[in-house]
Amino acid sequence: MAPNAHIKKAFLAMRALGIKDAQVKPVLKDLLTLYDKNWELIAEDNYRVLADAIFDSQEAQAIQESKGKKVDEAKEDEEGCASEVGRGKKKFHESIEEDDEALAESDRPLKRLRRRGEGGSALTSPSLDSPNLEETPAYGEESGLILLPFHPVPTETHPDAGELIVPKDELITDMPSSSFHSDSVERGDSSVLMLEMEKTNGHVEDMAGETVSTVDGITNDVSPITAGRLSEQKLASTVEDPSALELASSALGEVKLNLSFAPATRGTNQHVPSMEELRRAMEEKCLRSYKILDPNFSVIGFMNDICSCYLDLATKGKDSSNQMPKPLPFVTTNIDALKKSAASMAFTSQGSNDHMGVVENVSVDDSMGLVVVPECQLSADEWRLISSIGDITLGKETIEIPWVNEVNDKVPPVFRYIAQSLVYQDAAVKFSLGNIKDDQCCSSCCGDCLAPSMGCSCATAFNGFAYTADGLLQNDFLEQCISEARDPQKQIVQYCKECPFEKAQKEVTLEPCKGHLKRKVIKECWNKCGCMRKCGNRVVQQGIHNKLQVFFTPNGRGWGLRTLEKLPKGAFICEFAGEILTVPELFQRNSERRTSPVILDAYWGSEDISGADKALCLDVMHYGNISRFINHRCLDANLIEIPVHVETTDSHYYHPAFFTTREIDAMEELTWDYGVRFNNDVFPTSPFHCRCGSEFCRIIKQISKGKNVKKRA
Ligand SMILES: C[S@@+](CC[C@H](N)C(=O)[O-])C[C@H]1O[C@@H](n2cnc3c(N)ncnc32)[C@H](O)[C@@H]1O
Repeated sequence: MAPNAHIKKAFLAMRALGIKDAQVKPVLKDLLTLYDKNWELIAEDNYRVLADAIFDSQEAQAIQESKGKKVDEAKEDEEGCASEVGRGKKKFHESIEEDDEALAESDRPLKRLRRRGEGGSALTSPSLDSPNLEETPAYGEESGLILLPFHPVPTETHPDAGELIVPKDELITDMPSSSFHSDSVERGDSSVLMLEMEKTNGHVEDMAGETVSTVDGITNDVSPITAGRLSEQKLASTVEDPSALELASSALGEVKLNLSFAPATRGTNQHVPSMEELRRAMEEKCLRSYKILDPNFSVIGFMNDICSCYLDLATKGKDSSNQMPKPLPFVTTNIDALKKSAASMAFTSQGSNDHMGVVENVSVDDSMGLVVVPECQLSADEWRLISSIGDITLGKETIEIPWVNEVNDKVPPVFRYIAQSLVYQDAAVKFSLGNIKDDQCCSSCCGDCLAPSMGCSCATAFNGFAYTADGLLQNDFLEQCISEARDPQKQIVQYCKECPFEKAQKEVTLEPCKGHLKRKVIKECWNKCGCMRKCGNRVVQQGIHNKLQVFFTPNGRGWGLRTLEKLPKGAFICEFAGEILTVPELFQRNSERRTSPVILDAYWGSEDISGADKALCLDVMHYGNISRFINHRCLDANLIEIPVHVETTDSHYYHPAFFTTREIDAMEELTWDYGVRFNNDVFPTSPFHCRCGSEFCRIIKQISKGKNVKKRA
C-alpha cells in the first residue's frame, strides 16, 4: 500500500475514535520512527498501538500539568494564606483551576473504548471493521453528527447557554464550578433518589444550595456543579455501594456523578437497574419525547428524567427485569448510517451540518449521544426504523428483539412488523368455530392436555402430541421431519393434476407439476378446545420467547437472525408470518425480491387444491415478522420448518413454524434450508449466489459438477 494510503487509514481510524488529526500527527510520527515504518504493526488490531500511544501521551501531558499546579499551590501555602480571607481566595483559585483543567482536557478523544489492562480490541468502530473501506467517509469529511441530550437554558448571566453543545468540548458551562448536590427530588412516593456529584476521595461536598427550576416545574435545591466533560463518562456501578450507579465522571475520575437510593428505601422490593437498562430507557425517551432538542431543554430536567427512569426501572421489580436482560446493541448513531438509510433523503437534501449545531467524530458506542434529527424531515417509517434499534418488533412480540450492525453503516430495510399473518386480499382464509368439527378439537379437555391422564382428541387425530412437557418437539417426531426434509430416500413426493404454481406462471403450455413434499404436520389446541391457555399443546401460538437478535452478516448475505442464548434441540423459534397471498397474487408482485416467500404446499397433490385462490403462500417483503431475516443454508441448517395447524385444520392454510434441529450455541446464526435448488428457475425468489458455507452447499456441488463435466468432455 502507498504510504499516504496508510496514513489516511490511520487518521480515519483515529477520527472514528474522536481523536483529532492534530493529536494523531506527532504520535504517529514517533511511532513510525520507533517501528521503523512497519505499518503492519501499527495497523494491527485496528490501529490499537496508535490509539494507545495517543492516550498515553495525553495522560502523560495531564499528569505533567497537574504536577505543575501542585508546585504552584505549595508555593502559595509557603507564602502563608492562613486567614479566612486567604482561604476563600485559595478556594476561588482552585475552582478556576478545575475549570482550566477541564478545558485543558477538552482536546481529548470522546471516549477511550478500552481502558488499559482490559482485554479485547481497542477499536470497534463499525466503519473500520467494514471490509469495504471505501464506504467510510473520505479523509477530511465530517464523519458523524451526534448531540448529547444536553442543552442549557440561556440566562442573563449565561446568555450563550442556548447554543447547541458540541460533545467533545462540552464543558457544563451553565453551572458554576465546584461541587453539586441535589437532594430530595420528590416524586410522590417513598423512594427518593439522590443525585450527587462527588469527589472520588469519598466525601460529597455540601455546598450552599441555590434554587433552580427544572423544565417540568419541579423546584430543586441545586448547588453549584463542577465543570466536567460528559463525553468522558465512565458508566459503571460504584464498587462500594451496590445500589449506587455512577453516571458520569471526569477523565481522571476526580469528580463523579452518582445515582443512589436514599438509605430509607433500601431493602424494599426494588432492584438496581444496570447502566445499560438506564441508558437504553433514556435513549428511547429522548428519541420519542425530545426528538430534536428544543432551546428550553435543560440538563437539570434531563437529570430528573434519568432519576425517574431509574425509579421506574427499579420499581418494576427484579423478576420483570430478569425476564429480558437487555443486550445493548451496537448502534450506529452517526450520520453516515443514516445517509445510506431510507432516511437519507431527509438528511442530505436539507441543510448542511452547520444548521444543526453539528459535532464531528463520534464514537459509535457512546450511546449517550443521539442523532440530531430534524423531526419534520423524516417520515414515520424512517422514525420507526431509527427507534427500533432496541426492538425491531416495536413491542408487537412479548419479547424485545434488537438489531445490530457491526459490519457497516446499513440499517434494516423498512417493513411493517406483524406478529401474525394477515390476508392481503384474495386469500380465502377465515376461521370460524362452526368450521371446526368436534373431532378436530378437544372440547372435553380441561387443564393441560399433555398431562398423562388426558385423552385429547387433538392428539389422537394427529398421531399423538408433537410436543414434550418442556415445550420442545418430541425427538422421534423431529428426527422424522429432519430426515424427510434432508434424505430423498425418505421423501414422499405428491404431484398435482394441475399445479397452481405452474398455472400461475401463465405459460401457454402448462408444465407438469414438479412435485410437492408430503409433510408431517402438528395440530395445536385452540379456542374451541376446553384446555387452558398454557396447555402444553399450545406452543406456536404462545409466540416468540427466546432472546434473538437481527444482525448484519459479515459475508455478504445481508441481515440475518441469531440467538443470544443457548437453545435446546426441538425448540420453537418463530413462525413465518407475513401477508397471505394466493399464488397468482404472488406472481403479480413481480418486483425485485429480497425475501423468499413460503408456499403453503404441504398438502398439494394429495387433494384437490382446485381454484388458484386456494393455493396460498406467505410473503414477508412488506409485512412480516422476524423470520424475514432468516438466511438460507443448504441441507444442514439449524432450523426446520414444520406446518402447524392452530385455528383450522384446513389443508390449504397452516402456520409454517421454525424449530431447532439441534442444540444451538449463543450467538450462532439461525438458518433454514429454503429448499432452493439454484438451477430451478421456478422458485419464486430472486436468485442469489449461495454463501451458506455448508459443506453440503448445492451451489458448490453444482460448480464442481460442472467442472467434472467439462473435464470429461
Ligand atoms: C428471507 S431473506 C433473508 C434476509 C436477508 N439476508 C436480508 O438482508 O433481508 C432472503 C435473501 O437473503 C439473501 N440470502 C439468504 N441466504 C443466503 C445465502 N446462503 N447466501 C447468499 N445470500 C443469502 C438472499 O438475497 C435472499 O434472497
